Amino acid sequence: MSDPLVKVEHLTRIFKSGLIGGFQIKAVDDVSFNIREGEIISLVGESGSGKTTIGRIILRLLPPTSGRILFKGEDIMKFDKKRLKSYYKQVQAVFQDPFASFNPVYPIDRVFDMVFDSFFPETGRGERDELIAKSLEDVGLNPDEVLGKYPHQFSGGQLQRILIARALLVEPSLLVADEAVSMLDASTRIDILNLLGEVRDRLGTSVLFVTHDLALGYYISDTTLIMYRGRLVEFGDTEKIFKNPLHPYTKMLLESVPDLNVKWEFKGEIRPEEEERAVYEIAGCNYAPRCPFATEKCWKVRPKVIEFEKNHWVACHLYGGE
Ligand SMILES: Nc1ncnc2c1ncn2[C@@H]1O[C@H](COP(=O)(O)OP(=O)(O)OP(=O)(O)O)[C@@H](O)[C@H]1O
Repeated sequence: MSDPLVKVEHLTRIFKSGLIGGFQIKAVDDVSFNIREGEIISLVGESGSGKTTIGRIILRLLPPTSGRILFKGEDIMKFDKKRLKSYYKQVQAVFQDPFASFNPVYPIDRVFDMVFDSFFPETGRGERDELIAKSLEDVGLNPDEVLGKYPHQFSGGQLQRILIARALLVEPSLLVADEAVSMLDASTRIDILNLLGEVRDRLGTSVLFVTHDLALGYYISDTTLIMYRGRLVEFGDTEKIFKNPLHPYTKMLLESVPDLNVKWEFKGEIRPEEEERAVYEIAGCNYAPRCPFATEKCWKVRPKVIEFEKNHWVACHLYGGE
């Protein structure tokens, strides 16, 4: 098997918080995984689990506290300015709020020209126009109906397509899509997910799809990573995780996917902030305070990651791994 495109090795990121940085949050805590070429991988977890932090470190928008990220075997933190520029030709991002990525006073065309100015300044107007038109067509948009117009003339879904078209201009090896469909309505969401799938099939682009929505992760990805409070609790083949969830947190997440036949009922789940913070100080499993199966060992000893079956890993004492 060929080497992975990206190797995330023992990644940890600590943020200082509170008065004069008195409290530390391990937003990402010893996380390791690979992204293979052409793979769509979902990073799933509730708010604050560390997903965006991992995406930002991969995009080199944030340094890790420890651990490293290898891209095609090279440590991305060691890239100099020139190498970093070529890295951004290969690694592109699409974020949650498409409106925030455009300057409302300029026509849409500007976001494409900025890509050319940064990466291919020598490309002339004629060739630029041809490439822009092709990449808009690739995402299902008619260039004549897009170019020359202003951001406010488009819907969120159309703007997100335009941003994907922009990312595709450089034919990236990896697209980091951080909550890229969260602000869209349900049918537009599926259109954009299908588009990401097509991009992978056509260009062989790997996609890191960051989401809090388990169902979207299932729909799009080959591999799923489940995060809880900075740690990977379960990961592997998407089908295996959804058909045979192992970790109590994954099971709880799957059970909490809303069912059309069930009405909402308050179950007293809102926890005080002190309790939230205390989670970061547990020596064992972060999930112990919420886990119905937690034993003394779960509070004291951090569970190791074990391969429960082929391509299906879990970090939970219920499955051994001493
Ligand atoms: N710059 C920062 N300074 C201090 N704490 C931070 C910073 N960025 C993130 N955090 C904290 O790190 C933890 C993980 O945040 P992160 O944004 O990575 O989570 P997430 O899973 O992406 O959440 P969401 O889905 O809400 O975006 C959170 O507790 C967050 O408050």
